[in-house]
Amino acid sequence: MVAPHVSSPECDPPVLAAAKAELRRRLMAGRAHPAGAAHAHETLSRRMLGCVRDAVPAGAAVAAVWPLPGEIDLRALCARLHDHGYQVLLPETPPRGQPLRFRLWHPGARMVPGRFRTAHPDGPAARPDFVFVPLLAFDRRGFRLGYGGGYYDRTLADLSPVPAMGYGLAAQEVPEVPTGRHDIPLPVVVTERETIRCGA
Ligand SMILES: Nc1nc2c(c(=O)[nH]1)N(C=O)[C@@H](CNc1ccc(C(=O)N[C@@H](CCC(=O)O)C(=O)O)cc1)CN2
Ligand SMILES: Nc1ncnc2c1ncn2[C@@H]1O[C@H](COP(=O)(O)OP(=O)(O)OP(=O)(O)O)[C@@H](O)[C@H]1O
Repeated sequence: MVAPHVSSPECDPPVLAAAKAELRRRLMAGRAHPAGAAHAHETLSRRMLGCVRDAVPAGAAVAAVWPLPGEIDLRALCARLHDHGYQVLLPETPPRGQPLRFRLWHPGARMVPGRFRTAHPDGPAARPDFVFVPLLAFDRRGFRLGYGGGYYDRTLADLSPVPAMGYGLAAQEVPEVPTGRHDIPLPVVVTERETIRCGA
């Protein structure tokens, strides 16, 4: 049996885990959508469509997410991607410690409730050619903070070298996301204001 104060090399050390948890709390508490949010979301969604069209041809499989409460809602983007001939994939959330699985979505697809209040389509599993990565916070180096499942780090490590792009509102930028050995920086983060080539 492992003593409770000994963290496994799989996990972030306690000080780092606490710093991430604190930032997570702060960002979730401050997530009320200010005036102009609808316009910012629409602008972001259009920019995201442009990013996909620049990166992969129609027919490619693009992974998005189905919104959790308080998050940016990508449902209109999913419909637009479908209309432009892309295959739209959404993640199914497996037990902690496993990478996400992606399933094919189409407008009107039946959504099945999953872990942590997520929902996924009941379509066939598929491998994405391009992945949009949700985040609570990001920095200019491309590091992100999510809900703490470690799902995207594991998924991107698994799918590497798939093109991946973080997306969020400019207000979600922080000077420095606390990071550990498993955190993989994103090459690009798109906001309603700019497309940030990280580390560039
Ligand atoms: N829309 C969306 N879907 C997604 C993600 C995401 O960030 N956004 N994920 C990104 O990895 C995966 C799900 N990851 C998650 C990991 C942990 C928790 C979680 O611990 N939730 C807590 C409470 C969080 C809160 O306070 O709201 C819980 O449900 O108890 C939720 C989602 C896959 N699907
Ligand atoms: N590839 C990996 N292999 C092993 N452990 C990992 C891996 N990626 C992340 N972890 C561990 O998972 C835990 C959660 O990671 P982290 O806090 O970075 O999640 P997150 O990026 O906020 O969540 P998510 O990706 O689900 O939105 C940490 O203890 C981290 O060290």
